[in-house]
Amino acid sequence: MTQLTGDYTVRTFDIATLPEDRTAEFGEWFKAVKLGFHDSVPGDELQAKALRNLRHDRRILTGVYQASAPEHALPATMPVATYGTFVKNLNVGRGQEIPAHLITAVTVRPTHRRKRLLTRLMTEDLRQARDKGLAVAALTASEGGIYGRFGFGVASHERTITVDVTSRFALRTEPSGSVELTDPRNLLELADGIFERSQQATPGSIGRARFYAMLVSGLVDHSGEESKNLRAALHYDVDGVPDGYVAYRFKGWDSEPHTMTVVDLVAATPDAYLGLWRFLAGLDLVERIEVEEAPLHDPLEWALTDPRCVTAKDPRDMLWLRILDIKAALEAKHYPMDGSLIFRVDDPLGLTGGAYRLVVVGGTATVTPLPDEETDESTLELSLGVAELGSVYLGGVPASALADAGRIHEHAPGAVERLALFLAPERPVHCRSHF
Ligand SMILES: CC(=O)SCCNC(=O)CCNC(=O)[C@H](O)C(C)(C)COP(=O)(O)OP(=O)(O)OC[C@H]1O[C@@H](n2cnc3c(N)ncnc32)[C@H](O)[C@@H]1OP(=O)(O)O
Repeated sequence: MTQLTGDYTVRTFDIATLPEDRTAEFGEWFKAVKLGFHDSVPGDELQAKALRNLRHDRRILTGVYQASAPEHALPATMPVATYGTFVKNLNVGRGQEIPAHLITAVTVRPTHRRKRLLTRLMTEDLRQARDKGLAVAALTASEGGIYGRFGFGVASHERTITVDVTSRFALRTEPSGSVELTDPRNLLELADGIFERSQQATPGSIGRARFYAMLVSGLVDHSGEESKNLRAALHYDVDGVPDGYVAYRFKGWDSEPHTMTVVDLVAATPDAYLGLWRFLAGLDLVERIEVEEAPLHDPLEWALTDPRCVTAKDPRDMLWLRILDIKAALEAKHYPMDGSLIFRVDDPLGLTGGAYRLVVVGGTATVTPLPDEETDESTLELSLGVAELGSVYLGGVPASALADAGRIHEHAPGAVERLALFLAPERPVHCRSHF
């Protein structure tokens, strides 16, 4: 994958085609990831489950290895740095989906940190992804200070909510359709299809890793064990077709008030969403529902007669986007209005920066790179960094907030507002897939 030199070698493997006699290599790579995130050492069974899931996602795994390790140190077969990628579709608004380069499992061993291993892996990987024709890269970040330097910007947020489902809870209107309990194992077959329908209606949504189908069917929990106390329900539309599901578990009789935790709730339609909430609120012996990965703009609040049943906490960044090809990324979107904008993007990694003219006719954009001699302060209407473009690309982050923070520079009056109007999504941006 990269030309790391000196004491290190780099091995990249396509996990989907990794021969059985090299699965031990995967095991060492997986242990290194667990080490990096301070998780327990994975046993054989967990490794086998992870291998199956990652094969399904067709992940490309990279490890950085030392030539040798001193006696009693971790063996040289275990990488000192890990890096994983796979490709899933991203909804960029108005039902348009493009393949996104997803980056995950980034770790550097504590004894090897700050030697630029991540920098070298990521710089090379982003360049290769761009050369393969991928217009955007995405990740979810363990810490906020790591990825801005590589041109990633925060593009979506999430929050945790608790919902009071005592007698205060009442919906303003009755959603259509019905809800039935199901064996969670049925979600192994149904979850992906329902998610894909919800993704088509949700700007910012990213296709799901295999892990989610395993999670909601109870085959694994977050520690990799089989889940014994998971329950599930399906929402059926008026024609009897499943169009939403919720997987949930009871927090225990010690929880005060008695609380049910939503593991995953996916709905392809607003009726399915509210129908599943009506079902959850009707669970006997339960006074509160908790959802960890809830949208910032939740229709539930607006559907309740008392919106204060919903208490939100811990709003946080979720999806980080890195534009790899400005022309391809902007031309992939459909636009709510016609017009034009001349802007410059500064890209510290030199992948896609420069000046461009965006012209939208009939909702379709043409983006033309402009030669330097044609662009100066008098012709440019706007300038911004590639991380800032990643933040505003989906329309989930206000361009005016970035301008007020001194991160987008307006050279012609109204240009920031025009950028925001061009990129505005048809519905609130929300990514409910961690990876
Ligand atoms: C997509 C994901 O997988 S998110 C998960 C990321 N991984 C983790 O959080 C696991 C624990 N942390 C680690 O494994 C490592 O510390 C990593 C991967 C975050 C960084 O790896 P390193 O090889 O040490 O990074 P590298 O040496 O290339 O640092 C590059 C720059 O980023 C900075 N940097 C690195 N990590 C951080 C951080 N956590 N916070 C702020 N700045 C950071 C470095 O100071 C350096 O800055 P400089 O260019 O100004 O000198």
